[in-house]
Amino acid sequence: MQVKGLLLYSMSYESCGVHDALGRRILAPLTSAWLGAGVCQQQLSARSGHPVDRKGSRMEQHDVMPDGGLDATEQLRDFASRLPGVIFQFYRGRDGHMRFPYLAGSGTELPGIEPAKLALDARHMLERLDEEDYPRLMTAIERSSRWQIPIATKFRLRLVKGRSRWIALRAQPEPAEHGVLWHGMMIDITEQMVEEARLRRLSDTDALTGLANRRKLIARLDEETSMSSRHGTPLSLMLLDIDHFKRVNDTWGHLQGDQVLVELARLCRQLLRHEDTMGRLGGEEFAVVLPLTPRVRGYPLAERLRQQIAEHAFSIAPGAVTVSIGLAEYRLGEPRDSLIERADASLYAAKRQGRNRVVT
Ligand SMILES: Nc1nc2c(ncn2[C@@H]2O[C@H](COP(=O)(O)OP(=O)(O)OP(=O)(O)O)[C@@H](O)[C@H]2O)c(=O)[nH]1
Repeated sequence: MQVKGLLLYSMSYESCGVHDALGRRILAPLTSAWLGAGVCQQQLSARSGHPVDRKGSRMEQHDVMPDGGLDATEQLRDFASRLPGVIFQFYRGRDGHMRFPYLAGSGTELPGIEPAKLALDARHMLERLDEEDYPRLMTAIERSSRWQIPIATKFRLRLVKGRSRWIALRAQPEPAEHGVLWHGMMIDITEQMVEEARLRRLSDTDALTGLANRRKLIARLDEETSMSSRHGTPLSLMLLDIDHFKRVNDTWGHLQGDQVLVELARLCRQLLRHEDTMGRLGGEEFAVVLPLTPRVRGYPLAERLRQQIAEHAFSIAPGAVTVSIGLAEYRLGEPRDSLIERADASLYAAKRQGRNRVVT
């Protein structure tokens, strides 16, 4: 994959008397944003098609610089081909046909997508978009076309062997003959997206057990209560607390106590469905959000968890670790905190009634 970095371009094109569409639409925004090579141009030469004006007429490659001549054109062509990203024109006709009349930059050498083909038909690239991202990009194009507003979006582009890269796209539309012409740029942001995902995972995860942390769990609960309110679907919340955990720590040591927390998380995850979310609220207290689960179905599940935990040895001894569980079913429209309070009251009741039990 060659779409690499962001096009760096700083142009004094105005001082060079540039007034063409490409200069105004692509180069002007870049001038304020990035510093670069200090090149000035009136029209870019293309390796895969040629820049077009709003009538779709090809722009010729001459009069590049007041004092430049063809050498400057060559320099500019070379410069454009080395850009660590892509600058482009994208055209959509009223009949819906889309194409890239102009593409330049190192990223145009996408394996399997020939720039010359894209100059005739943009579908060669669009059909490589990730399924989730395709409708989003089409909506962005439609909205930009209708309201003449810039496009700022990102999408995943599938490469050979199933690999895909994240691409950020910015483009400015202008009415053109029989359609709309965009002037824009694309840049590979895969590394940045991977790093963002890593940081998001870190901020959502309990470091010891790998479960969702309190923040993530509450966010998940908010999502599910809102889904439940909207669609009238059942939802249950389980609060689970290890009994006499202080004794476990005191008897087998804090490190062994940590190990119990890790093993308990693993054991529960094995017993829960993929759509259930288990989180560690803190200390030895856990919560499980059970979507599409009424209390009558949540109860046997909680009972099974309790039983399996009581039978598990936890590298200590079977029966050394037990849990108390409070279960509550969401009442349509009730605030999230009220659901938590009811589950907590059940948990407290389970503790009071002797521990190692489920109360709803
Ligand atoms: N090993 C370990 N212990 C923890 C951690 N977080 C909290 N604890 C311990 O968990 C214990 C909780 O004690 P209590 O709140 O008295 O509750 P309990 O002993 O479980 O008693 P009940 O909940 O009433 O059954 C304390 O000793 C804490 O030090 C942790 O991350 N690792």
